[in-house]
Amino acid sequence: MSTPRNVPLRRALYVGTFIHCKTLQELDICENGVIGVDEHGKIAFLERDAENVDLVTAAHGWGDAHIVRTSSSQFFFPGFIDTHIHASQYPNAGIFGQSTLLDWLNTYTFPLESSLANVNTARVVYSRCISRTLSHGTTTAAYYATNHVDSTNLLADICLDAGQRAFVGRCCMDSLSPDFYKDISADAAIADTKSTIDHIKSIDPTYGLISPILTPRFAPSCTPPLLHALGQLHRSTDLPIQTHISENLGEVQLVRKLFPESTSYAQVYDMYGLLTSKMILAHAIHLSTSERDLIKERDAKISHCPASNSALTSGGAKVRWLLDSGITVGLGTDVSGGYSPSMLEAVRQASLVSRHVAMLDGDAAKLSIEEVLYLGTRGGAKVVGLEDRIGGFEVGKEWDAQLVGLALVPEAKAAQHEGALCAESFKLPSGEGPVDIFGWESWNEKVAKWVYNGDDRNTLSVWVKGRLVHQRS
Ligand SMILES: O=c1[nH]c(=O)c2nc[nH]c2[nH]1
Repeated sequence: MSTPRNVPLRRALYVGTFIHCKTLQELDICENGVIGVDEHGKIAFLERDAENVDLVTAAHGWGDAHIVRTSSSQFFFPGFIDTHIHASQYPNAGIFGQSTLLDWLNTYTFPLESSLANVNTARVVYSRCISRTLSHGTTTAAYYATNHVDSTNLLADICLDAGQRAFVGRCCMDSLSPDFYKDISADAAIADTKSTIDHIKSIDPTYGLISPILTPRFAPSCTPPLLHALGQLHRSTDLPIQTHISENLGEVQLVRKLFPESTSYAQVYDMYGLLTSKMILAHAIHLSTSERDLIKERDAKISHCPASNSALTSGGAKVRWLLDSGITVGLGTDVSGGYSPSMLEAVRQASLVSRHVAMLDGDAAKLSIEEVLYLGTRGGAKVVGLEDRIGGFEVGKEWDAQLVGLALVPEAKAAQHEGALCAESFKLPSGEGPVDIFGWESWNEKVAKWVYNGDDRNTLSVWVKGRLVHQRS
């Protein structure tokens, strides 16, 4: 259930517990809060310790506002920002066998992506992908489509219709790709990319919700003329860019062979004017120190994709090492190298992968719950250049949020007072989600339980720019 786009927004008051990331290390937990969201979907005011909601409503003159309240086991949390997802690969989520990147592309990925030349196929795939990511609390996504203009434009239409904030990229690939799925020339790739930019401009002229994003697939699938032309297009449009970097050792070797004049993979993108503050680099596992420093110097951003990096046995990205250098990092599901469209799963895997990295590099590599949640929200907002608009709950930001509900075990309280309970009362209620709360947990502990055990059953409602875009029935 969601609110259609043509229905004007009403002012709304969100009442109860709000949790968001204050810093990389700290959650801000606000019980008894009230957030007022105006008819443009922006946070107009935020009151802490509001014992009496009526007084708040009266003080702001918001008596007509719609009210949404949390119960004692629920909280509002910022929507997740998926900084790297291939919407076109969604039907393959979970299918990768024993493959690694380069054979995975040929065996699983190119055949599927090429099938989206058919707009009807694309409609089914993209509609389902967007419904599913919204149901997992993804309010913003940086999407790769395919190289087909019509179906890429359709992805933008569907995102706008569903109300999901999105960056939509037509995938550029004029080299080392199969004949059945390849741009015929650099000029054709640029012309088609411009068609998608024009289309998105026509459906969302201010890029208020949907923005085009330049998408060279990765250096091995782009000729120098295409990379050069994309660099020029970036300079003339100032549009963001997304690509892959240093995901797999075979890929790194291939880049060395294809671009012998470059000193590194990162330098290939730099040489063509693509390594800028608007570039999102996915994976970044096998970077040298000088590449890391170059990325930092250019203020390019990194999308860490832990589930995919494990699934395709690509490697363990050294996120602490990246963060310590001052690079901005967000998280990506990387469907379908990543097996799940859930950003909560990406958050969880970022924590677990950091523990594997710590087993090799030392304890400092471990990421805390606060840190992985930061990467999935505020970090992601910075990666996509929207840190002034989304990622946390502050006045002036847009209401991109999810209502998270945990299952409060009713018998836990009763047991303290009444002793033994009959076995009947321990039946699991249906539809409450897998995170059980016994009533003694602090909010930090409840959040940790959600991160390690939660799924989409815990995401009860989702809003983007104030509009309800998903509600669990
Ligand atoms: O994880 C990945 N998914 C892809 O589709 C891709 N293409 C190039 N490199 C890639 N890596």
